[in-house]
Amino acid sequence: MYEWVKALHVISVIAWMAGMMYLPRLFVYHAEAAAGSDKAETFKIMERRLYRGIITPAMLATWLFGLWLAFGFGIVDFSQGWMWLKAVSVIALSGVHGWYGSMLRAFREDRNTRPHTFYRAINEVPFVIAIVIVIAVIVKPF
Ligand code: HEM
Repeated sequence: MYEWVKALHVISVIAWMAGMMYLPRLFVYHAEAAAGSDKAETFKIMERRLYRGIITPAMLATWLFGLWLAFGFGIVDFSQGWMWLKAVSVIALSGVHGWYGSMLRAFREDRNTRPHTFYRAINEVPFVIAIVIVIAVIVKPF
């Protein structure tokens, strides 16, 4: 059972991360499109479907299966440092998720004032956090 929950956890992580890496790309192109144009309205639909249909459900599933792994089987040792590095990192990743949600709302209401270069710059943030998490859980450096 533990292996099945872990497999579902990793599958959810893949969906969450895929969406978290794609959404800022949409913001880059959206920021370049004129507000009110057909292009901008299409980006609004794509962003909403990606966020509501994939990213948020995948995040909830990641948390559900992750907490199930952590507390459901009694085999995780909370005295190990990597566990806490992972905990801080997943909270940060969830914070970025919420931050992206606020950007999505700004675009939806035609309030975005940030240039496309800003969205290019933040594009890699979820990937950097994911690298830290994977090294923490696989290498368990401390
Ligand atoms: C959202 C909250 C999360 C919680 C509560 C959580 C919790 C856990 C727990 C308890 C394990 C089992 C550890 C073990 O068997 O040694 C695990 C495994 C794993 N987690 Fe998470 N996790 C979360 C999010 C994430 C994220 C965001 C990623 C990647 C970006 C991730 C990647 C992994 C991987 C790759 C494994 C398998 C490690 C192995 O088999 O050795 N987790 N997670």
